[in-house]
Amino acid sequence: MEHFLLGRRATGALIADPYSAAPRGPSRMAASRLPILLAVAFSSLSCILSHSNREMWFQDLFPPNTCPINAKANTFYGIMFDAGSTGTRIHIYTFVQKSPEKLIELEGEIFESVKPGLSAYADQPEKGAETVKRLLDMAIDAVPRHLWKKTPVVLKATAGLRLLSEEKAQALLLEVREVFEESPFLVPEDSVSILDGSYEGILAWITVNFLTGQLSGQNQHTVGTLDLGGASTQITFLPRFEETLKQTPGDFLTSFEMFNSTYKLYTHSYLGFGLKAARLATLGALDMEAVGGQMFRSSCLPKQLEAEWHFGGVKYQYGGNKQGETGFKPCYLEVLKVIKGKLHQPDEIRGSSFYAFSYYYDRAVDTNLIDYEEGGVLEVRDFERKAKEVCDNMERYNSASPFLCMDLTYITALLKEGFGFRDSTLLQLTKKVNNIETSWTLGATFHLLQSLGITY
Ligand SMILES: Nc1ccn([C@@H]2O[C@H](COP(=O)(O)OP(=O)(O)O)[C@@H](O)[C@H]2O)c(=O)n1
Ligand SMILES: [Ca+2]
Repeated sequence: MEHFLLGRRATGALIADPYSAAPRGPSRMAASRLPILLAVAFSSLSCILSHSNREMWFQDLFPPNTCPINAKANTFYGIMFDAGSTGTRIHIYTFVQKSPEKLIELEGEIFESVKPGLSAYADQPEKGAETVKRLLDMAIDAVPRHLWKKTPVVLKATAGLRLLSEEKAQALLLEVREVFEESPFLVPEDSVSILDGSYEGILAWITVNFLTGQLSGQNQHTVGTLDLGGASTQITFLPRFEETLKQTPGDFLTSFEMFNSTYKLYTHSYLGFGLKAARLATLGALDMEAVGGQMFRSSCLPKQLEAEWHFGGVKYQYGGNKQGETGFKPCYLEVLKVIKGKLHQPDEIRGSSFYAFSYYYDRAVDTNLIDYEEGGVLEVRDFERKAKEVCDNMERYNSASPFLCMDLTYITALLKEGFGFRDSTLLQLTKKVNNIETSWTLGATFHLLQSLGITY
């Protein structure tokens, strides 16, 4: 079991000023003033993390003598790249600390993304790094010149790079590091790396539970989080029953202390179980070496379909079951083969509710289960209902992605047969909480800034 300490008592409640909704699309800019107590908690958090006696990936970033206590009016920036399997994103955060007794405020975030992700450039690392450079150029405009040298830039890659060979992944990271070194920004040690799957889950859980105010005060009702990326999926929650702890494999548990409480968190990242990786697994094409002009067919695809799909730098030919069966039933059986018996099923999650984001959110939006801006609450059975509707009427959905049936069926099977949720389990579909993305990137940025002593 992993163990680390995560902070100390923070007072007050979470306050968030509303700001205008970000426009839909790959490029969004959110400018807001958002005083957040969670920042204070994170301030303590990084200090205490650095005192953990376990060697962590961020250990070197958090000198124990940089705990920010006394501050004067100050504006500062942090640049965090999320190199995901389907895209690379830059988050440029602006923070202000007006006076020592005032809370750190998150002033705004500039967000931009490019597709495909870095892993698509596995054989052209320089070209991959160029995509990062183009995004970083935005930061040159966004950050005032006199603050360039004080503004740290960090990139963390997730499942796309985890799936590449060590050699190819390192070549990409090296090229990105060179781009950073040539930039005018502060490049901390270990600024370009692969984020461990467990921390991806933990950081997202921390972000959501801080933002929803669940980690301070007496009545704590923390929420579990479900992240469905392109190549991996994470489940993270705080077990309430001793029995769950006993039944859980040790490497699924991380222990930490916060606000005078000790939490033992259940977290796991399943590599190869992201939505896009699952498509390949369902098609029988996940083993990239096996691809060679082969046509992969599935009952989850429109009968007459024949097309090409590029993922992770590899081209796949895929199509429908021209002669054979199509529809929800055969599709569900196909998808089950990918999932059955592969995931750990903690009993206690069956009755609880979870926050779900990324592809859970996107597919729920695509099928009008929720509104893009508002999100919403669904039951697991809503995904199954939609999967049946789409798979059994594929001709009606021919303007949507040809994978819509497969994706919805996979989500249904992942939730029910994978994690073992009930049909009635509630899912809070959320892209933002208090106008902040439910992503690991903000948490990672707080860690970074405070570890470097950029906040006081
Ligand atoms: N800032 C971000 C980044 C990704 N995502 C979502 O994350 C999913 C793609 O996951 P990903 O490319 O990060 O893949 P992994 O590397 O996490 O497996 C899509 O549903 C994106 O819409 C998001 O909602 N907000
Ligand atoms: Ca992700």
